[in-house]
Amino acid sequence: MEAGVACKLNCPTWVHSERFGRKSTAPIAMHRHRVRVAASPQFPLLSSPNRQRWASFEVSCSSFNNFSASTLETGSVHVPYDEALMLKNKSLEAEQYLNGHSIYLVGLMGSGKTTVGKILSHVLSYSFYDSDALIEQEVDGISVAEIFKCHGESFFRKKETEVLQKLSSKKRLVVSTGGGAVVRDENWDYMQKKGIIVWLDVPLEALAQRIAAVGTHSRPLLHYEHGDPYTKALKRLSYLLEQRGKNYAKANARVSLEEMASKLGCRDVSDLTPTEIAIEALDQIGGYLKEEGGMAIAGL
Ligand SMILES: Nc1ncnc2c1ncn2[C@@H]1O[C@H](COP(=O)(O)OP(=O)(O)OP(=O)(O)O)[C@@H](O)[C@H]1O
Ligand SMILES: O=C(O)C1=C[C@@H](O)[C@@H](O)[C@H](O)C1
Repeated sequence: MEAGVACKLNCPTWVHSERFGRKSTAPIAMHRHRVRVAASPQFPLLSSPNRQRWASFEVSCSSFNNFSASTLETGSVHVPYDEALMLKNKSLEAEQYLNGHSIYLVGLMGSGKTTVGKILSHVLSYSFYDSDALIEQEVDGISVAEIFKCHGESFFRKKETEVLQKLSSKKRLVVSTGGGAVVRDENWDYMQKKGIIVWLDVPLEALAQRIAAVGTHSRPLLHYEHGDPYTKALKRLSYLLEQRGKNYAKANARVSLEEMASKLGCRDVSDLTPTEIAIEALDQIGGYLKEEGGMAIAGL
């Protein structure tokens, strides 16, 4: 099932669903002054110049059902109106060069693959898949943490590869991959078959903060560490980045939150909204396809 496309003006919350944890108004004031947009039929502007305007849309996470997609989870995303307009304009540009190719988001746990992926799938009218959720579905609905505990990591990795293989025959998907999907060469072959791979590169401290905010319970690789959730996450993520950094760097496009923050004049990467990150992802994908990747992708 395609990600929901209904887009309407709505209440001033910013991202809301069971899995989209953050609610904040801090970054928004800054963006109100930064973003310049044109009106579009999808996001008609309200007339009052003093009120912050919002757009909201429904997003769904798909599951396999005899190889056709069905909905696993739905949620709604609320974004500042200006950002929504900019995102829409960027996606219209992106559609010309994407030509239906899927987008695979890679990055360490907590890097925002699911949050940003759902926004991208909505705006491109692509289907959204979360590979961890698909694995859970295939293993009797038990959680990733339970799969690690009962069957071990290598069983999980095998399932991960099977899921990516299934997805690889499809176009027009946004896939949030597991943090370790980049380690196996065969996974790259599947992701690259009809897709573009985008690395969400988020500083370790920001990742540890995000993970500490929701707890380490659902992330089995963090269970090896001791200490408070922030320390556990920071330690294990530093180790994982050392191990996997070169794999992430093989992605076709990279979205660096540090570079974005410096370009946009933000003091902290936590000021960057998921919508801004989605816009940057579309920009980076465009850059890749227009320059060196265009020829390779045309041959897919
Ligand atoms: N730009 C952002 N700023 C602040 N918090 C964010 C941002 N993007 C995502 N988050 C929060 O970080 C947490 C992790 O996000 P998300 O689940 O999207 O990451 P992920 O890469 O899919 O993680 P995993 O690989 O572990 O499933 C969530 O609580 C989410 O709300
Ligand atoms: O970084 C990793 O290896 C993992 C990340 C999660 O998305 C899950 O895929 C699992 O917890 C392993």
